[in-house]
Amino acid sequence: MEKVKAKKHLGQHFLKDESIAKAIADTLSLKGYDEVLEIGPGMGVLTKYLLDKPVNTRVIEIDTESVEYLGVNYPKLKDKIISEDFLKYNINQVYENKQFAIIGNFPYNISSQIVFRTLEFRDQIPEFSGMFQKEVAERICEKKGSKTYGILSVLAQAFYDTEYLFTVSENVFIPPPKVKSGVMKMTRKEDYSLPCGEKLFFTVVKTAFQQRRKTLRNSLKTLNLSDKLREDIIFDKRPEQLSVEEFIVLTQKIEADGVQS
Ligand SMILES: C[S@@+](CC[C@H](N)C(=O)[O-])C[C@H]1O[C@@H](n2cnc3c(N)ncnc32)[C@H](O)[C@@H]1O
Repeated sequence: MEKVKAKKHLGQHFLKDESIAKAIADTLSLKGYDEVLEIGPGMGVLTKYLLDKPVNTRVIEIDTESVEYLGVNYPKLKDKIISEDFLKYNINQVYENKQFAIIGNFPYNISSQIVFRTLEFRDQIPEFSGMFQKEVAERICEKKGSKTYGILSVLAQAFYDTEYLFTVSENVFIPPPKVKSGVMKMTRKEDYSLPCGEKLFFTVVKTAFQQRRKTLRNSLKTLNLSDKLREDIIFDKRPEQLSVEEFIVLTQKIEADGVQS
């Protein structure tokens, strides 16, 4: 069968360097789960290495041409190809109450949404690793004080330990993307329950970073905080100056002030 033609609107940049595909597959610890879901397998360059591992590998792919290609070229994937949009698919159709890892050379146009969806299903996802646009991979792993530290960093790191692993040149893809790529890994924390209201925590983080140059006293005005609470020195800070733990403390203070969500 002919190779799949790259479709820009699906973020298709096919990896041609086998050693990088293998290195990405090897980022998985294979501990605490025996199921792996690859998002966006394309023509299967990474899938091939996953199929060698002692886990049950499934793939989810939006592009029907790629799905057809995989079906013809990877008999081992029989009945394990989910021909769906990862962002819309209810993964419990396959993984009800099961633990599984996510891996991929992810489509860059929906990278943040992939991370947010993973956070939504975090009770079932102990490990997540793969390739993003370099900036996004860095952002997920960034600590406070950096310009790229933001919503994605705080929310991912509230539940996962994140690690930037290595950078990948644009020349190892067909067609080459305009930017470099980065491989990162997230490992769910042993205790990943939040000691504050989760909905409020998400609201506080998102609202604070929407106006990242302002102090929290100004950016969090819309949460109708009491004047007394607003005198707290934590509100003198800007969001990039707060660690994940400090965002949790901030949420606890807001909760104690009577704001529910
Ligand atoms: C960067 S390419 C990587 C392809 C292949 N894994 C490789 O390394 O060569 C991203 C893949 O994600 C697929 N994709 C894009 N959006 C998707 C979605 N919402 N759900 C599932 N797959 C998607 C694309 O069709 C494409 O195959």
